[in-house]
Amino acid sequence: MHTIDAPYILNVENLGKQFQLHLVDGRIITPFIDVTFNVRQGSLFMISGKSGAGKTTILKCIYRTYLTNQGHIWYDSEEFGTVDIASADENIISRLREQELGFCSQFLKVLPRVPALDVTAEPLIRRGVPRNEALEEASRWLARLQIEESRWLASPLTFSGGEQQRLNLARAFIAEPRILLLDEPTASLDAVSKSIVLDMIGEATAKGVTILTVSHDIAAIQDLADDTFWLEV
Ligand SMILES: Nc1ncnc2c1ncn2[C@@H]1O[C@H](COP(=O)(O)OP(=O)(O)OP(=O)(O)O)[C@@H](O)[C@H]1O
Repeated sequence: MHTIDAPYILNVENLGKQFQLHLVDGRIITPFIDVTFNVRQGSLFMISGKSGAGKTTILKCIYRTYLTNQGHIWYDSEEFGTVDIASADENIISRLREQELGFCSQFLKVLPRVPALDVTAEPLIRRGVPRNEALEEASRWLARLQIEESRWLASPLTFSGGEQQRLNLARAFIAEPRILLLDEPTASLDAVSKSIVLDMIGEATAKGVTILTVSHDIAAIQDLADDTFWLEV
């Protein structure tokens, strides 16, 4: 509970999201409406709720993978001051993703034939870190997450589910974003990997990184979490 006096960095206000199923019958699905919560800088903020309640959708709205239908996502950006992610210009969103916002999915999405080491280093290279330095840092994260060195030059598309998840985590943490969105960070991990990831989460928040996470592994995450938001169906 080290963040009790920290300022709010994210204010989600009356957020609502609908999906229209164009390929089915055009029907509208409304996972949630009027979601409001505030997140303190440097905290671990957990979003819980039943399967299908819209937890991942909230993370994707904050990363602006999805546009929202209602409400605001006020973010206190280092570069731009207060920004409403729900309505900000695409250029601002691209810049925030490059410099301040990170998203770690449960699923791997990479180009074929790019080695794991390069995939991991890419967020740093995009930010202008020299390639050699970025690759060195990437090798440190892959080693920490116990990805065998013999696999570093292979495409992560050949990795097992757990290896892919660890690579996603390496790629997310290497960038040290101000806000890190973690979707089920421990879902396919064994006990050793899980404890490494929980340590990484604790270290990042201690350095001031704000982490929002969705997890069904309530026992593991809730002990560390500063706040939990329960999304009702
Ligand atoms: N791109 C999409 N198009 C249509 N419906 C979607 C889309 N993404 C999510 N949904 C629907 O929105 C609802 C919420 O999905 P979401 O993945 O956010 O739930 P969740 O709470 O994270 O679930 P789980 O705990 O099972 O991962 C679900 O009914 C889902 O089918």
